[in-house]
Amino acid sequence: MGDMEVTVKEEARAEIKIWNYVLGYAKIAVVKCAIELGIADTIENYGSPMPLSELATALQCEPLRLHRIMRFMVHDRIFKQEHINHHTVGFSSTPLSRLLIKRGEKSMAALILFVSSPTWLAPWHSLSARVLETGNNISPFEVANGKDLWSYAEVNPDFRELFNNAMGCDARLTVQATIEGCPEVFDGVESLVDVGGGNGTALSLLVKAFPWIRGINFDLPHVVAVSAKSDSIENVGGDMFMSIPNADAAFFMWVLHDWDDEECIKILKKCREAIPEDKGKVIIVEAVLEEDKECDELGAVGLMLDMTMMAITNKGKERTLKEWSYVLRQSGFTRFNVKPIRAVQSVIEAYP
Ligand SMILES: C[S@@+](CC[C@H](N)C(=O)[O-])C[C@H]1O[C@@H](n2cnc3c(N)ncnc32)[C@H](O)[C@@H]1O
Repeated sequence: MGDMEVTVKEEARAEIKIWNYVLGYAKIAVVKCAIELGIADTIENYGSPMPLSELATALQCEPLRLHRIMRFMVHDRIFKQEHINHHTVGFSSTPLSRLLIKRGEKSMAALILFVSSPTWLAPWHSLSARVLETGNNISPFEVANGKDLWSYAEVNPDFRELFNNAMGCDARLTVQATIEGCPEVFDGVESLVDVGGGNGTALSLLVKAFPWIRGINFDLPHVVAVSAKSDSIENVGGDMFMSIPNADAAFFMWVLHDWDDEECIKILKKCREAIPEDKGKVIIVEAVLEEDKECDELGAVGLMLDMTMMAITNKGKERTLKEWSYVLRQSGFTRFNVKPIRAVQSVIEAYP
């Protein structure tokens, strides 16, 4: 292929790519619309390819507008379109559409409703200001919403519910993957403190799968005040920078990425004080970024997560294996192993 031909192809690709940036917001808007209308739920419950007319009647939608939404989603392979007879086509579920069912076993709906909320989207407008400034003083989330994420959630119950539901929906899938992918991590663990455990979803699944574990759900006082109560789990309110309740092992899921290295080291040193010297350990469920290189689609998801940390938190970031190793060693954890369990998440098991 001549140089000229390569340039023409690259330019054509660039033009398509730029239009994807110009209109990329449409994808999340359509998926949000589909969740709010309950499209995936209705098509799944129908049980066979569902004609547009029946879908429109069931959802009480204007058929021509619904048709345009469905055309978009069929094109994006969220639903399949199949012939029912010579004249009629119907829509069927796919593994992707099942992730949008509101109460589905593998639902990601709450997470999508959360990240598409105006409060979560607003900070992205000041990402460039964030890159220009040198300090770590105020996050784009705070610039846009007047408070940092945790303080905002404390005084805005609707946002807090959206946030907790989103975390809970991800926790169900990630914990299931952890239980299936590396159950041996919980062998011999008699007590487990979930640090930043939120509404307790993760811990309740862990104690159900490993009934010998006594669980402590530890989070900020206003969070545990509304966490689920159960016989095998004690809810404890506090600040992980001050002290962490004693247990055989400390569990962190999507917590340490909210903080910079110095803060993570402070938290992990508090963990060292909370766990036994001999058999204690920490179990961290987080993304492990690929080292600097051209990454695939999965690696790109990790980088999007890293951008999210920059837009939302004060100092948070995603880490490569080298960066995790630094944070762990500085906190007194000298041995560790890593196991990927699900799309972007890995389990890091670390010992003093
Ligand atoms: C991203 S959420 C993760 C929740 C849960 N681990 C999950 O994955 O579903 C981070 C959690 O850290 C908690 N948190 C923030 N600052 C904290 C602190 N100083 N002490 C204890 N928990 C804190 C938040 O309230 C929140 O529940």
